[in-house]
Amino acid sequence: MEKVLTIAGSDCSGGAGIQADIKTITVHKLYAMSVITALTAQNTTGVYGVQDVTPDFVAQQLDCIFRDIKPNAIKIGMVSNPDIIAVISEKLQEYQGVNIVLDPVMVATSGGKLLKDHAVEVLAEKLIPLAEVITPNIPEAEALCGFQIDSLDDMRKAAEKLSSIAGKGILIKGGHLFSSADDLLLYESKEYWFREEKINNPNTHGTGCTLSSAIACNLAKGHSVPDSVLLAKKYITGALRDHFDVGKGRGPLNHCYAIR
Ligand SMILES: Nc1ncnc2c1ncn2[C@@H]1O[C@H](COP(=O)(O)OP(=O)(O)OP(=O)(O)O)[C@@H](O)[C@H]1O
Ligand SMILES: Cc1ncc(COP(=O)(O)O)c(N)n1
Repeated sequence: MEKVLTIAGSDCSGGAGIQADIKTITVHKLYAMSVITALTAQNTTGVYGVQDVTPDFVAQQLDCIFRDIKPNAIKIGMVSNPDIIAVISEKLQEYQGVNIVLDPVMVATSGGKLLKDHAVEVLAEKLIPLAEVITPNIPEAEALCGFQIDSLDDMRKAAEKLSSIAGKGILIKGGHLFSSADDLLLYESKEYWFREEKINNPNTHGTGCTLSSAIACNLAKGHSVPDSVLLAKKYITGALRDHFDVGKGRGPLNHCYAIR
């Protein structure tokens, strides 16, 4: 069985972060491992507290995993601060991590900050170049590119700009901006559009985490990058169509839809 590692923050309410990733990996029938970068106290209504793990302890978790069980793919989510980013970058290079999918998580759906402002540059310098695919949403792509994205053409320009710092693939997710939910992958200088109609569902907590970990699962199974994104897009669209409704705010996805 292929093994997938998620390096991310914990969401105690189970909708995003490590918990969403482990659910996704398990539903893909793969073996899930986790390195926790931060504990968050959050639910569907907001993020009420963040407790970062020390960089040394992040390093210790990575050492334990790589010295024992080598992951076939790695998903990176919330990394919180520059020191944590630096240690993840060092360890992934030391252990030659493969099939890295980086979701540059900055702000939660509910509005809470999950990455320190001054950490964006460090993320761009130390982690983005290591990734097989990065998966920014529109606001994250804007923060990384330094210009506003209002159209499909702007998404294209952003992907091209990011290709100068990214290792390989750039997937810009259109979920935040348009009446449609079109995502653009730029991979090996080729454009791939993944088009879906926007589902009328306010419960999108954890969609980014789920999409990126599903991509990592598909890479671990040996699919190409474009095929991995296509399959992950189908998974997220199915989960959104299920219209699961849990909690008082922006609710999470129902991963069990895929195993009914
Ligand atoms: N209402 C929707 N209908 C269909 N697909 C959607 C909808 N909202 C988001 N998506 C899709 O879900 C995936 C995640 O996109 P989104 O832009 O929401 O990322 P994100 O902001 O990182 O997610 P999160 O809400 O976890 O922060 C993308 O494939 C996007 O197109
Ligand atoms: C620990 C953690 N990681 C990531 C997210 C982003 O997910 P969302 O934007 O759907 O809230 C989150 N809320 N919490």
